Amino acid sequence: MSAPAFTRSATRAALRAAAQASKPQLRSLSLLAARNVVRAAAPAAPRFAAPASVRGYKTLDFAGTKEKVYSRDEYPLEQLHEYFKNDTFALLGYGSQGHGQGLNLRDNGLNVIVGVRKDGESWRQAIEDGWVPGKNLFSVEEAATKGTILMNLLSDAAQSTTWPELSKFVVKGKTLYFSHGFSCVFHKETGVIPPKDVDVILAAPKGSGRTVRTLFKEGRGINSSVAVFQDVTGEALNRAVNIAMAVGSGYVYETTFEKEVYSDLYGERGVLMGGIQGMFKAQYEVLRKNGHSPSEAFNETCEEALMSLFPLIGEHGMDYMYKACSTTARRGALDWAPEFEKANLPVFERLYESVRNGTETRRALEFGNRKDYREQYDKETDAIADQEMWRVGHVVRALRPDRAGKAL
Ligand SMILES: NC(=O)C1=CN([C@@H]2O[C@H](COP(=O)(O)OP(=O)(O)OC[C@H]3O[C@@H](n4cnc5c(N)ncnc54)[C@H](OP(=O)(O)O)[C@@H]3O)[C@@H](O)[C@H]2O)C=CC1
Ligand SMILES: CC[C@](O)(C(C)=O)C(=O)O
Ligand SMILES: [Mg+2]
Ligand SMILES: [Mg+2]
Repeated sequence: MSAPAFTRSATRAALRAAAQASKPQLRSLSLLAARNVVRAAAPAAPRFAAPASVRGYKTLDFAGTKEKVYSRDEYPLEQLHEYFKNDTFALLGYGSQGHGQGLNLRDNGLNVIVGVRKDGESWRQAIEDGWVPGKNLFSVEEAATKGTILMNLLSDAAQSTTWPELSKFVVKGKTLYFSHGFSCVFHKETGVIPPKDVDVILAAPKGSGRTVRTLFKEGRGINSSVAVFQDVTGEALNRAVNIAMAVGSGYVYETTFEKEVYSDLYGERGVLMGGIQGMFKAQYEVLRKNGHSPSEAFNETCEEALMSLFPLIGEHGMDYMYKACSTTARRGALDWAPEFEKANLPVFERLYESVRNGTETRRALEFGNRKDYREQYDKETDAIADQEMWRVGHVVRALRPDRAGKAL
């Protein structure tokens, strides 16, 4: 069911007014108002269809496909405290997600402990973040013994190598939680096969753990996916949604373990990371070969994209970004977009297949299990930082109005 015509036009009018508001504060206030119209336009959630305990979702129409979306305002903190009053969250691993989810759980006043390798990089980092050895910072094994919700946030490669040991702690009555479908879906490659008598769920923030934390501190929340791999208690989905809220999500979408891991591995190799890096580099190189200065090549490739045009797409959509650019730009970009689509389509097809058939998983496991994987990654990312384009970027960023050359 789509929104009734009068609410659709009210939504459009509100969004137009928001986009046209001159002052930034006014613009964000109007945008909030516009979002409320969108909310009001959403059809009422068919609560009868869900278990009594799984509440707080709206069924929204995504271009003709109806999907459930759970929102944080339906999961107040007092309710989360009540829900988790008998639980101990054992956060196993303290990388980007461990840091973000762990600190959010702690700030939410929930009972959370961290389990990492003693004296490793994560142990040091956890102490820096205020976790105290023997009080709420333990070895992986100790934390897994104490926890009722075992949050496996070790690297995907480590989830596989530690499973023979860790699985001993995954016993009836505990919940096994991941932030990725990786280990369970690719069980042939990872060896991770959970015992049949525990709930196995995921809540996967759709963004970096750093953003999970910064959005939470700003009083907002990240979008996350939830899924159930095994439901022995009948409570698995509800538990996943509640955990997603507790770790700092704003809106939560349902998926499956398989769909989560396929889309995630595909997206990060594609547009989100690998694709954009390759596209920036190719455009920059052609500009440089044709005699453009480094600053011009960088500004016309990265800085304008990141500081001006991409935020417009993010706030209001691709069509809005087009309308905010010149008629000349619009003509050329509209003509060239299908060329880029055609050139990229076979690459994306090949990438999806490489994800689906496990090639990407095997590569991640093989690389992530090398003893020196951190140094190897550092070498490769340092090499990116050392490319002319990103050395130029360092100088350009320092000249942004909010930094005024401070880093030079
Ligand atoms: N990064 C992100 O923002 C996102 C990650 N995810 C998922 O969340 C999970 C965690 O990812 P992320 O937070 O990035 O962490 P990382 O992939 O960076 O893994 C880091 C953690 O794994 C530990 N680790 C690595 N090897 C071993 C080992 N052999 N034995 C014991 N511990 C080991 C590290 O401990 P030590 O310091 O001691 O080496 C560290 O605590 C993954 O499933 C990932 O796919 C999901 C959404 C986004
Ligand atoms: C895009 C990379 C990511 O999938 C993420 C931050 O969502 C990851 O695995 O880190
Ligand atoms: Mg990922
Ligand atoms: Mg991701």
